[in-house]
Amino acid sequence: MKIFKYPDKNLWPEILKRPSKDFSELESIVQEVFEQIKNEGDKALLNFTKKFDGVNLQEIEVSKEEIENAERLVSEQLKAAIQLAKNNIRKFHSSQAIKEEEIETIEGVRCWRKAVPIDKVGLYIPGGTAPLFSTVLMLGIPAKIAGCKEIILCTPPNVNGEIHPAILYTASLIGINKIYKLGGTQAIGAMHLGTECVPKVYKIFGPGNQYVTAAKQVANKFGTAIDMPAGPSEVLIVADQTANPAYVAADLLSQAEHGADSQVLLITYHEKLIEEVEKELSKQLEVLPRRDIANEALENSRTILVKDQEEALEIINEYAPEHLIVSNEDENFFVEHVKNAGSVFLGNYTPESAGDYASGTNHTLPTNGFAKAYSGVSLDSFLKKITFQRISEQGISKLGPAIEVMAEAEELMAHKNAVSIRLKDLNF
Ligand SMILES: NC(=O)c1ccc[n+]([C@@H]2O[C@H](COP(=O)([O-])OP(=O)(O)OC[C@H]3O[C@@H](n4cnc5c(N)ncnc54)[C@H](O)[C@@H]3O)[C@@H](O)[C@H]2O)c1
Ligand SMILES: N[C@H](CO)Cc1c[nH]c[nH+]1
Ligand SMILES: [Zn+2]
Repeated sequence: MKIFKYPDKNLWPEILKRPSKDFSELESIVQEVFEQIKNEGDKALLNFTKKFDGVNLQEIEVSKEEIENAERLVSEQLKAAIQLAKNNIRKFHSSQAIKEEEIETIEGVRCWRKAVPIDKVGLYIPGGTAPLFSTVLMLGIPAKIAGCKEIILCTPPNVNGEIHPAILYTASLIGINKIYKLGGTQAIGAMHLGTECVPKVYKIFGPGNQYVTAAKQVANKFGTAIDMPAGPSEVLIVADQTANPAYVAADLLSQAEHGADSQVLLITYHEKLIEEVEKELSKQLEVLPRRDIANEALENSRTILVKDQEEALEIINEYAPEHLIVSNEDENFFVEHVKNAGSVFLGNYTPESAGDYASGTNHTLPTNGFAKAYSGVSLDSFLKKITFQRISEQGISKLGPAIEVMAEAEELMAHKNAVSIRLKDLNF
């Protein structure tokens, strides 16, 4: 990790740059893929799967037999862990169902909102370099709680044209059976446009690499809703003398191993920690199976020595990390003042992996600075809120004159008349 000691504030933008590809380059690749899917449907999906995933698929949709077989291929130990995670994620997301009150804004004018599930949703489960079956829980559980009617799932096949059994098992466990062997841009294009085999959806969810994320952004530009840009994983750790260097290094590596384009940051005002963490990183890296990926990610990563926690906070809010870990004596300072972060992990015994798998919070989170404006996936992501209102005779007599004045001022006389006609009938 590159080390910066007390960098001048005008250097922050350069230091805090993400290692992402140029969006316009990605966008033109995506548009080409989408164009072919629009013209050739499933045929294009098969061609792109051959090109990008190196496999000649016979069928795009996963068969019933494949789903049934998967159950036998997952160990009882893993099934029990998935069940525990499922319970916690369900508990946390169910608690997000809040019924809003009906409000009387003025006498006779009643307004309320009703949450309605999005009928057709598409879930993307990453599988390029690791089979992220935990993402099935993170997206499928809130979709089910919300009551979405049609839930489809896309995930890339391996070179033998298979999907990892844990992905199939988890999907089936939560009642998702429409599964397609599609990854990357072609998966997002299929759910955005619809083909002979893959139904078009109203909203696309899920994390993925830069191709997946750019494809979701392009789909969004052309009319399909998305959860948020949830690209290459990142973590920022703010740590002082109370942090354990071995834990800090382990947490940094946990996100670095996701992909070469991941980025991890350590911010500290305790200079001694830097060397201790560096030592731990080298030690722990040695035994990691994905050390080459993690090593590359560490090249894009930074350690920044700052003067105090106020300066650390400024960097955090500027960077807007996907994950923020606080290993700091005065934890409350960050709890109170953090404005931009996807998900926050407090204390020495709260590894970020807990949120990735099993504590209950959602791991589909905004990256690349999008935490400045977006939240992570929650139950709300799968719902729309419709507003309702009912106005009584008394209500329109009270509200009507103000509407008439405003409509006239906007020079919209038909608007005014829709009120006047009623007020006249009421002899008002
Ligand atoms: N932000 C979040 O909430 C979150 C959560 C989990 C994972 N992630 C991220 O998801 C990503 C998973 O990435 P992955 O690659 O392992 O799996 P992936 O499923 O996202 O992507 C694999 C697909 O990428 C496509 N692809 C690969 N190289 C390509 C190229 N040169 N041109 C066009 N398409 C190409 C292929 O079609 C392949 O199927 C990681 O970056 C990880 O950090 C983010
Ligand atoms: N850390 C990822 C989100 O950036 C989620 C994940 C899934 N499995 C392991 N990790
Ligand atoms: Zn992770």
